[in-house]
Amino acid sequence: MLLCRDFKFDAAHNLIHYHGKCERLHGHTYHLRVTLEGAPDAEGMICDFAELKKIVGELVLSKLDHSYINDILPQPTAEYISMWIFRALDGALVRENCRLSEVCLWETEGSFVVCRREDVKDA
Ligand SMILES: Nc1nc2c(c(=O)[nH]1)N=C([C@H](O)[C@H](O)COP(=O)(O)OP(=O)(O)OP(=O)(O)O)CN2
Ligand SMILES: [Zn+2]
Repeated sequence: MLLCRDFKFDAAHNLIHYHGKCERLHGHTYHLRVTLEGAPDAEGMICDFAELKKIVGELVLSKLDHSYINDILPQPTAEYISMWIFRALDGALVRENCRLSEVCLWETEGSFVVCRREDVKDA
């Protein structure tokens, strides 16, 4: 079974080696979906939604929200940002009954990436 929770954060970035408007400094309201895979525990939960919110807040949103993402990632494409988020969350979401499955990141309303374990070599 899959369990998902959605989040939003605002951040600025500019793409390097990119010949188009996105080489200039600009911002997005990113939409993030964190998905866990597992089975309900004795209390009937894959993971408490409140606990997931706390972990994502501490490990991801506190660093990315209202940031200049190039300070963290030199080439902050949606692909690289989603890989960074997967790595940041993976260790904190290991449970007997579940683990991180995927990170989806929308940069604009219709443009998004999906990062899975196989996309992140050292996860
Ligand atoms: N594969 C990727 N392509 C692009 C990325 C990315 O992260 N991965 N990022 C950008 C830009 O940062 C930004 O997302 C702008 O993209 P664009 O599609 O041009 O934005 P809009 O949808 O707002 O375009 P309009 O045509 O102005 O509506 C670019 N590509
Ligand atoms: Zn952009």
